[in-house]
Order: sequence, then structure tokens, then C-alpha cells
Amino acid sequence: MSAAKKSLDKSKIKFVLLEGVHQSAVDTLTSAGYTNIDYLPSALTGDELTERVKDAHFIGLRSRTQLTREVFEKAEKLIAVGCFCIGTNQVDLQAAQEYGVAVFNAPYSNTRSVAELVIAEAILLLRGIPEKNAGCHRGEWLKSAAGSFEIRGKTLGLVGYGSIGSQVSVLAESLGMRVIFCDVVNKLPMGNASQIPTLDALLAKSDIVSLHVPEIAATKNMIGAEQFAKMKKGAIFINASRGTVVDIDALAAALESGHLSGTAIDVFPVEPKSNNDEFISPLRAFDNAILTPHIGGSTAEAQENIGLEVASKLVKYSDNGTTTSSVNFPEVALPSQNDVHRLLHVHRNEPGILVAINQIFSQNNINICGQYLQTNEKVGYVVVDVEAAYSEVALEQLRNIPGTIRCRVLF
Ligand SMILES: NC(=O)C1=CN([C@@H]2O[C@H](COP(=O)(O)OP(=O)(O)OC[C@H]3O[C@@H](n4cnc5c(N)ncnc54)[C@H](O)[C@@H]3O)[C@@H](O)[C@H]2O)C=CC1
Ligand SMILES: O=C(O)CCC(=O)C(=O)O
Repeated sequence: MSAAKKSLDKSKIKFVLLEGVHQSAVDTLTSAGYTNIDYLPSALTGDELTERVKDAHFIGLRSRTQLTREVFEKAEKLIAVGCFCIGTNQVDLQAAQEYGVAVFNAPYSNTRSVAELVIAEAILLLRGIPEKNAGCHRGEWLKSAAGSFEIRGKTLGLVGYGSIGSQVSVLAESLGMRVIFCDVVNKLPMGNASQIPTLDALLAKSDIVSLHVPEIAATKNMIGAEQFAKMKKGAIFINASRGTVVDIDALAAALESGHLSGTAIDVFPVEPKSNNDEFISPLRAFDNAILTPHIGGSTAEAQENIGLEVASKLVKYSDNGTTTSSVNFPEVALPSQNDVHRLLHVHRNEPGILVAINQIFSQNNINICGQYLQTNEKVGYVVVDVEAAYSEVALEQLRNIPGTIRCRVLF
């Protein structure tokens, strides 16, 4: 058998794109020669999901589809996952790594969209617009300046000062706000913002608190009854990060008692699986709650950029093996191939595997044209360029090394 039969024909490489990712993703894939694209406008769950992805080489998704260990177990051909968003909490990254599946995301493309929404909500809530708007829709006329404030001069407390938090900070200062923030990492403040040592201190000082932290164990329910009680009376609370960060019942209680004057929530502990499912939340009862269906990053600009960015990362990994900016995989930036065959070996990071890899080349007298290695705690990724004639024998033997997770060849 010739080595040429070992590398997959591009038309056989299957992409399953879920959740209506932007057309720019499809265009990027097709212009790179990938035409086997199964495109779905919504998320899938359970058996429907596993059935759909069981022969997929690449999966693209947004925030709804849950890629659990079971999905990785069943999707035996899977090479990589593209999260067409910032958050990657919907993917079991540990399981992906164990199955040798690289996961990519778009860490910056929707940052600005979220930041703009937060600022807009802060202005609307300070003016009491949500309840006045709801009143008008019911035929009421709530003309009053009571409880209505300018944003200028107010203190914005940002919890999490990463890409989004710092972008909100810049916009807020341009409107004349004072910005304070807390973060688990010491951050360089933008403009005149200042870092506050504790969450409690931030809660006590802020007129508006906005969350911009990831969903991780440490942020689960980080804002509950105790934290709401520490906020100023009449303060505003905004969450466009992840639903699990906030105890929604406690938030409802803080609105009910009048301790908070308003809230804007874009993300919920449980979100409907599709646009056809009912949205259930105790917050529906409050006119002073702006409730949005997880659309912080849903703008034409952001979605187009995300489609392009994530699809390009998948193409690059598929075509050339580059893993730069993967969220769970050793990062290797590879040159183009130039007449060599490229062997990509993903293995458990255990002693002896590198020796075993190199023995294959020395024992078979195979000249190595280029070699690249990167490891993380759990996984090693070795890329070896060899002359075309030798890749078949090397591939077979590399696959047999104990500890190998997956191995493929590119040419
Ligand atoms: N509503 C939506 O449509 C969108 C929501 N998001 C969510 O926003 C989150 C934040 O996004 P980015 O700013 O891009 O992430 P980022 O990773 O750039 O920033 C997160 C910041 O939170 C800090 N942090 C982590 N744990 C913390 C804690 N316990 N207390 C205080 N700070 C803590 C980190 O050190 C980091 O500076 C994402 O993880 C995602 O879940 C992102 C995009 C769109
Ligand atoms: O657009 C989406 O589906 C999710 C956006 C989001 O939450 C993210 O980028 O983390």
C-alpha cells in the first residue's frame, strides 16, 4: 500500500457544525477544500448528538451543546472541536485531552459586543427604563424623575478584569464613570480604573456591579444572598458571564425586597435548549429586570469574526498540525511542509515515549527533516517531518507505541 492512502482525502473529512455558526465558518472551510459539512441551526443533546458526531472529524458549536466524556468516547474519529465563542465550559476539556482532541475557541471576537451591551444596560437601568417601558406596553404612563440617574460619576464595580471586563472599563470611563475592579490576578488597570483587594469591598463601593468571570469551580455561586446584602441599597447588578456564577433565587429576593433597584441578566443556570423551549426563571416576575437570551456576543460583527477565526484554526490544525491557541492542547506553531510527510503523534505524557518515538526513526534509518515537541501535564504532541517514502512504515510503528492516543499523517 502506498503512503498516499494514509492521509485522508479532504472530501472525506467530516465537519459537524451545530448551533447555526456564522456562514463565514462554512465559507472558510469550503475555500480550504473541506466540503463534507453537516450544518445544523440548533444544538443537539443525548443520542441525537452522539449519533450525529459518531463519524465526525471536527465539531463546531457555541455555548449550548454539551460535549461530555460520553460524546468523546463515542466520537472515535474526532480530531478537534471548535467553540465558536469565548467560553469553553460546555466542553469536558479533560476528556477531550485524554482522547487526543484539540479544542479551540475565539477568545476576543465578541468581547466588544458584550461590553457594549453591558454599558447600554447600565444606562437603561439607571433611568428605570425597563419598568417604564413595561408600563407603557400595559397602557400605563409612569412619567417621573424619581429614581432616575445619569451614568456620569457613578461607580462601576467589575468582577473579573480580563478581555471583557477591561473593555467595559474603557467604555465606562469614556462616559465619565469611576471604575473599580477585582480579579484573582493583579491586572494593569485601563485608564484611571483601580483594582480593589476584595470582592466584599467592591460590592460595598459600587453603584453598578457587573460580572465578567469564567465558569470554573471557584466562581460557582460566587454571588448569592450574602453578596447581595453587601451591595449598596438601590444598586444595580449585571451578569453577562455565566449563569452558574449567580444564585438566581437570591437575586430575585434582593429585587423583591427593593435592596437592588434593577438587574440585567444574559446568562442563566439553566438555559432553554432551543428557541422553541420555554424560558423559566423567577426573574420573569420583575419589570426592573432586563432578561436577554444569552445574546451578549450575538452581533453580526462578532459572529462573522468568530466564524472566520475558529474555522481558520480548525483548518490550520487539519492541514498543517498547528495547535497555537488551543485551550487544552500543547501549543505548536508549525512551518509549512515543503515536500515532506508530516507525522503527528499525540501521546500520554509518560516517561519513555519520546525515546520509543525516536527509536523508530533510528532503527528504520529514517532521516528526520524536522521535529517539534510540546507537552503539557497530561499530553505530549510530537510532530516529525520525514521524506515521503518513509511515512507509512513510521506511521504504523508510531501507532503501536504504548501510550499513543492518536497518530495521523499529513502530506
Ligand atoms: N454573554 C455572552 O454572550 C458571553 C459571555 N462570555 C463569558 O464571559 C466570560 C469572561 O470573558 P473574558 O473577559 O473574555 O474572559 P477572560 O478570561 O479574558 O477574563 C476573565 C477574568 O476573570 C478573572 N477571574 C477568574 N476567576 C475569578 C474570580 N473568582 N474572581 C475575580 N476574577 C476572576 C480572570 O483572572 C480573568 O482576568 C467568559 O468566560 C464567558 O463565560 C463571553 C462572551 C460572550
Ligand atoms: O454565542 C454564543 O452562543 C455564546 C457566547 C458566549 O457565551 C461566549 O462566547 O462565551
